[in-house]
Amino acid sequence: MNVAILGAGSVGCFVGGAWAAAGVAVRFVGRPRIAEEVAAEGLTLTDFSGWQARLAPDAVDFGTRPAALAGADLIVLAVKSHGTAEAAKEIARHARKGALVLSLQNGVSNVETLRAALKDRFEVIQGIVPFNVAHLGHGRFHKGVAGDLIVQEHAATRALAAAVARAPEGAPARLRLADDMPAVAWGKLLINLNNAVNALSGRSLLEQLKQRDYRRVVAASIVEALDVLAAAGIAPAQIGPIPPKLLPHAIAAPNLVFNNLFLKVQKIDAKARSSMADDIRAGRPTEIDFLNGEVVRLAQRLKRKAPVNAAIVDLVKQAELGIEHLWSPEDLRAHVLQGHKVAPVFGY
Ligand SMILES: NC(=O)C1=CN([C@@H]2O[C@H](COP(=O)(O)OP(=O)(O)OC[C@H]3O[C@@H](n4cnc5c(N)ncnc54)[C@H](OP(=O)(O)O)[C@@H]3O)[C@@H](O)[C@H]2O)C=CC1
Ligand SMILES: CC(C)(CO)C(=O)C(=O)O
Repeated sequence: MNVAILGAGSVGCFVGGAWAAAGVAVRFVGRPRIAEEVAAEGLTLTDFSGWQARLAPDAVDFGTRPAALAGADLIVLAVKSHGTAEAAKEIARHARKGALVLSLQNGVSNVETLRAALKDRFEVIQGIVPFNVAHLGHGRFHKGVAGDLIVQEHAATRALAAAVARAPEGAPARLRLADDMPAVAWGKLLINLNNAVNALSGRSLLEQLKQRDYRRVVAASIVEALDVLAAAGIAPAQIGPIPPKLLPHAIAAPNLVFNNLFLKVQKIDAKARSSMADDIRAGRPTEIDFLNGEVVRLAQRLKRKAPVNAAIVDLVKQAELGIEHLWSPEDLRAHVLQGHKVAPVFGY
């Protein structure tokens, strides 16, 4: 199987690199700045456990033109959500009719955008990346959080999963197959409600998660999302060790419990930050409209309100403009939670 990664950045280089190290034929399509880095240094992939794989520059097939999609059987989309429509046009123009498109993006609406744009010419399936990847420069991509990819069950993903599982070099980008991807994607979106708080904190994931006031804000945004999802008849799947309904309570638990139980079970290393924190730091637009913004839009469609998520969307939009973008735990809790219906459960 020939795999093309369209949007070879943090996720694309790590996942595609680990698959290539496992013997899968992978072609990367990305921007010139990453192409130059990889041409000079190759790819070095590492993870929290000390695992490491190295691909020399001449072992990495990295192009910058979408015409490189032509030979692919499977196109893995790893651009940020605001790049999906443009990427879909490139797939439509250059890919072989019948190629399978797998979105590994966060959010729930990218597959809909792709399906609408690619109609019956391409089959589009979804996957999620439950771990963080940090781009450390010099062609190095680091997985800082434990977890396996979860992707739609399909003959092609079954074959890819088997190929990756056979080679220990691919272990950190192993695939688990699922047949309820919309529910899985909503389950992942609940976890991604932490992205914004992480970005607004300016801290690593580990340092942010150790602070209960930050977690209270995340917990309140999840409670609100769960309410809206229940009203819409959507049952999010469990991602990780905690069922969705218990997630807010686990997250808002006292530091003694959270820091000694959850943070010991879930491997998160000091390098991990949310992808939204990367965007804010790099001065790029974030995916806030596709995460907390998705909850706000669903609430509006149901003639309900989602004030906690709406407040977080506003803060991230301000941060995108460079306005007061770092919040202490206490200030964020006070600003977002004071006076809201869900707040008493979480300390206001
Ligand atoms: N990073 C992480 O830890 C995680 C990320 N995710 C999700 O994965 C997706 C990708 O995130 P991430 O890897 O962090 O993003 P990155 O920005 O690191 O990588 C995407 C890359 O694709 C490039 N790109 C955009 N459009 C095109 C195009 N049409 N052709 C070629 N290259 C293109 C971007 O360039 P440019 O910036 O110039 O547009 C960028 O270099 C997102 O939906 C994110 O939410 C999920 C879990 C973890
Ligand atoms: C893995 C996780 C949840 C880490 O925050 C993520 O999806 C992201 O950074 O976008």
